[in-house]
Amino acid sequence: MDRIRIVGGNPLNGVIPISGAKNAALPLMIASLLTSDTLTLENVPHLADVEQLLRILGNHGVDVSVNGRRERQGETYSRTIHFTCRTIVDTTAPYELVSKMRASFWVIGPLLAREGQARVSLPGGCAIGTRPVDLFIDSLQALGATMEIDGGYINATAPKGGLIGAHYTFPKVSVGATHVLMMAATLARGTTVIGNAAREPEVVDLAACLNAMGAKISGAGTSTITIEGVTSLSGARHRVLPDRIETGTYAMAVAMTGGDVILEDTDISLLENAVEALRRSGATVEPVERGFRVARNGNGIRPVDVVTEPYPGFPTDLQAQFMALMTRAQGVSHVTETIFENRFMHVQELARLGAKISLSGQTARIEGVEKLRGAPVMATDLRASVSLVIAGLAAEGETMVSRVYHLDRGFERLEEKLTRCGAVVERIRD
Ligand SMILES: CC(=O)N[C@H]1[C@@H](OP(=O)(O)OP(=O)(O)OC[C@H]2O[C@@H](n3ccc(=O)[nH]c3=O)[C@H](O)[C@@H]2O)O[C@H](CO)[C@@H](O)[C@@H]1O
Ligand SMILES: C=C(OP(=O)(O)O)C(=O)O
Repeated sequence: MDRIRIVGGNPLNGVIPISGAKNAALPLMIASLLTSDTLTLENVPHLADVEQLLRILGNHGVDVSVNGRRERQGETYSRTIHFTCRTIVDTTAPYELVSKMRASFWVIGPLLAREGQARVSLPGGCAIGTRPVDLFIDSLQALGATMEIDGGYINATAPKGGLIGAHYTFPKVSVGATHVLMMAATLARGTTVIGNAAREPEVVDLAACLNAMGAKISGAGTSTITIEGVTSLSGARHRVLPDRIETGTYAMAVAMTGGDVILEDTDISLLENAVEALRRSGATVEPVERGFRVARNGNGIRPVDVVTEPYPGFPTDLQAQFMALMTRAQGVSHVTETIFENRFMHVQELARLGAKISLSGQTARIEGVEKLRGAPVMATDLRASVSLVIAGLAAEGETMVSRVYHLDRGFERLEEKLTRCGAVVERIRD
């Protein structure tokens, strides 16, 4: 298993190109199941999760062709991929595939809408929480589907003649369930109105792509989404939006180490809440052409309290990274996690580097320390692992991060991007 070795202490200076968003690319790829025409996605990041989803889609009959010419994007390479699903050859998503990546459960929406049936393995929990699927079950039932649990699988069946549009209000905001209901409703008979919908930029991106495919969706980005069902969808070409979590992660790394970096091919408006928290911590964040600049001079890091919330609130996917930043603040800060019940696995690893963090329920109290010291640490999940990288970049001496496969799920060419800005980071292939 690969490890990442970091020797901390260098400020970051230069340009970091931001990749396409993992969390937009995954539902967009799944949308290819809704049409027999070709869906072309540009700016698809090269990540373990994307590769895994390509295998899963292949199992359902999606023919994938990756452009031989890779699209150069600054120093990174994102790909243009064509997806064609002439016919769905298998409506079962087996445990072996779904258990490797939660978002693969989302195929349930398109399979049900296009084929009238799906048998999809329940995904199970993960390191950050239990991650139930009750909202998917309830909302698809609202469109007339029969949903039965059998042997660890959900057997979903649409009524004769297909899904039927309905009004459904989520009792709790869910990004994944909003994606799935929106996809399923595109091919339902009549109009669907989704209340308390997730407002994340990735939902807006999916709606834009579905509309380019001929869907009739309005209101994405607000909490009420209206979908007028159509009889079929066609192919389209769509560019995956920039990864706001990758953007915020590098912005926090710069705020942590000091230095001056341009984050390129991204958009500050995708993460206003996190940018506000960074500014309050003392970092300079300003828009520039094609992205934004983050800088911090010799002045220290100010403590800032944050509470994670659905978009447009502070993202849970940046919670661990922000906590890493706060470990060196000049004072006490609090980070409260309201989305996932167990998203504090990084706390004990940050403590190994000398951080002073205590937990009380869903709130972490972080007492900033003057220095962190390098140590061996273990990645526990995707965002927790990158928080250890951020801390390692500012720690004295060597930090060795093991279980790097978590990092590879969501950060394209991390070592390369950081090294080009002056960091000492290398991958050790074991
Ligand atoms: C691949 C992807 O895009 N993943 C993101 C997506 O995950 P994902 O879509 O899985 O997260 P959700 O928005 O669904 O989860 C929000 C909350 O709703 C709960 N819930 C969800 C579904 C359900 O049926 N019942 C239920 O109770 C979850 O346990 C959680 O407490 O949004 C999360 C919240 O922004 C992000 O952290 C993940 O990075
Ligand atoms: C939690 C994440 O992903 P997933 O929903 O696939 O676990 C994430 O991207 O931070």
